[in-house]
Amino acid sequence: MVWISNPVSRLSGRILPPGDKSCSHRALMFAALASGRSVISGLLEGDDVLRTGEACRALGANVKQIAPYTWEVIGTGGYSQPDDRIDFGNSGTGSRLMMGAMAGFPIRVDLTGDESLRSRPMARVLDPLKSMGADVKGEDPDRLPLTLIGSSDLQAIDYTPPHASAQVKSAILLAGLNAKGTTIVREARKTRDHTERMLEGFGIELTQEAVGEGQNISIVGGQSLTPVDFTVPGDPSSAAFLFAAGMISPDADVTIEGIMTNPTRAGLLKLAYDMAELEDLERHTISGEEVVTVRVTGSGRVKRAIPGQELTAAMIDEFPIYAVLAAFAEGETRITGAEELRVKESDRITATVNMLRANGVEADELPDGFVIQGCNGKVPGGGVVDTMHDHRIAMSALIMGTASQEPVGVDDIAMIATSYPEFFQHMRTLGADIREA
Ligand SMILES: O=C(O)C1=C[C@@H](OP(=O)(O)O)[C@@H](O)[C@H](O)C1
Ligand SMILES: C=C(OP(=O)(O)O)C(=O)O
Repeated sequence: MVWISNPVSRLSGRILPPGDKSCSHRALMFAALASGRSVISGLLEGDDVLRTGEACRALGANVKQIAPYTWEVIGTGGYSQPDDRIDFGNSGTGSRLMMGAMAGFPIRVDLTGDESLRSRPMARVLDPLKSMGADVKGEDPDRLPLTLIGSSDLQAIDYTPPHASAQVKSAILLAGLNAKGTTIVREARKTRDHTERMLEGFGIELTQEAVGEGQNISIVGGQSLTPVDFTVPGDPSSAAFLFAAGMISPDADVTIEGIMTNPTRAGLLKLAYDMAELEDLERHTISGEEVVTVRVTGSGRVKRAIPGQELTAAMIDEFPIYAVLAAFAEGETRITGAEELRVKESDRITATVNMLRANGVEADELPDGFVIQGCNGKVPGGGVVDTMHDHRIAMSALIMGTASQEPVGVDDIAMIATSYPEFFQHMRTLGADIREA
């Protein structure tokens, strides 16, 4: 079913983006590991997170919604044998982190996901878990479906992940919680640090030592989590679609409230201040994270700004919408060092380049990035984008259509509900014209 985003002359309004997806997953998982009652407010109620909630329920926790966006979790202090196979849907974060968390319990769990998740690499998490003492059975040791066999006799590990991946780091730290000895993860470049921050919030002691642009994290096994009440800060990855829409609009007055500014996440927001008219209105703290309210005004002129390698991890999920901004800017944008984009919900290098090409923008793939020729405000549009069932490609294309010369279509919108179920409502509030063709 094709959906079309028609160009509009003005976008205005004030939006509170949904709760952060990474924090929402972790809040449920950690609360389920604690003994007792946690209340999570501002939870993202996207499909990815709801599946993590179902997985926690299957593993023995009592998980229920007690008000809109507010969930109660009664954890049992560990995970117990589920009756059925656990299906993580589209979610890399849910599946990979839960594998790590499950590995330290004597349970045997069949795991699967949707077609996209079944095509994503899992050995990056399973190999270190196996060397800690977990076992894995399956046709392909690098792909779901598979069976994870946990152990109450896990051994700590000292591990340097070969990829910049918060999911790998987190899975090992969560396994380390139930391993004998001190688990150390050495990151060459620091990735999003929600696991570290939130584990501390749940009463876990860990140490973080900065090493160059990276860090070493150590966690002593055998610690227990304490239940907490946690409010999820606003998702900078969802907010990026809103501020990008304001940045390319010919007449914008868009305010986005409560965007988490955690430096391991705010790569695109940091660049955006150099690319367009963004003004900070207010800052406060939610659950230990600073959040900012940002107002975007202007007439759609986007200046080119190229992220250094130090920002790659901090905007890894924002490259598709960043590519849209680069298409509206002037001159060439060349991105390298972002090979992880190839193993997301789609191959986001191919999907992003195809999205732009289908709409008259000159773009080329690189093995680890892309090159885009900016259109100086005049993106032709007029194409239908193959979203490759990727939520972030679908939202990026629809945002592009709000300010291109001709409408932009997408072949599918269903996946948007995995991370941002309120996207259409929020875009309509701002004045976008997105409809079924
Ligand atoms: O830990 C997390 O919450 C996430 C880590 C990132 O994945 P990688 O660890 O594969 O880079 C990111 O792309 C994903 O959306 C969420
Ligand atoms: C990569 C993403 O998520 P995940 O890895 O959790 O599927 C994303 O939301 O862009």
